[in-house]
Amino acid sequence: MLLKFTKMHGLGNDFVVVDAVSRKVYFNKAQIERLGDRNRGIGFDQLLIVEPPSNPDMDFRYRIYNCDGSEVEHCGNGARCFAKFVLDRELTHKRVIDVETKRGQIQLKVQDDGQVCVDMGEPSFVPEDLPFVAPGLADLYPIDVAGETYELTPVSVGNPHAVIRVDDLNDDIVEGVGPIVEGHERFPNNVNVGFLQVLSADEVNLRVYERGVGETQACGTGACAAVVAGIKQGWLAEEVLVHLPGGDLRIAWQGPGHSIQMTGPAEKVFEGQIYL
Ligand SMILES: N[C@H](CCC[C@H](N)C(=O)O)C(=O)O
Repeated sequence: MLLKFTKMHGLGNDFVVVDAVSRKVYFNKAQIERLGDRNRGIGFDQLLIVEPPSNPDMDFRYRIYNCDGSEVEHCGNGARCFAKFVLDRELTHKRVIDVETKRGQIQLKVQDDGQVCVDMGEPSFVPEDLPFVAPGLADLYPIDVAGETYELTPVSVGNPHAVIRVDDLNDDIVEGVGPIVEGHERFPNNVNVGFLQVLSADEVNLRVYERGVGETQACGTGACAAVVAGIKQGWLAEEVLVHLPGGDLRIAWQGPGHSIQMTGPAEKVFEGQIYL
């Protein structure tokens, strides 16, 4: 089968995006892993498949797969690229787009400057919602990693995140601690691990070791999780500029009962085709 695709990225978090509206497409896990392989395939952090909605009140459905083939609930950078994709391909002319994902419904607003604002839904700090195995509710949860104890804030943004505040955002902690927490037995579905360095109440540095991928240049849901964790812990204000290795995202959250708002860019790199 000849597969047409568009290669895109959000701050260096890169995607292959496929139009399954015009023509139904199905991939098995092995095909996703091969397509995602940076040496033997196209290479991506996530595969995004754009489909017709199952709910007639929505405009689209989109499915998200990590490069290891696992299907996931939410992808912030991917949502922005999704919005650019459906407008570029004239699958819609709307600039406010309602989308079904595995985690539920999200709304995308394409701004005149090309930036996309995404209503990312409301976060949850309840361990069971990730899931995260914990003896009870707490503000911070200690976890042992290779003899060291780290304190994490568990956050569900539809997908699971563990946010760890650090003073020094170095490779040792991201590459040494990230993989162990990502696959830790207390996270039965694994977890995205965010390392948060607070610069001020409205500015942070963040690196994310993503579930099913490894460290990415940016993680939209990770930026949302880090900011709401920081607000919950009293470290951050309601609107925060998040510096990721691939660039900046602006995240806003007014607290419980409100959705998280994420604003950032989406870029198209090239269009291609490949025989599956
Ligand atoms: N690795 C994530 C999915 C992609 C999230 C990230 N690329 C984003 O922009 O939110 C997970 O397994 O939940």
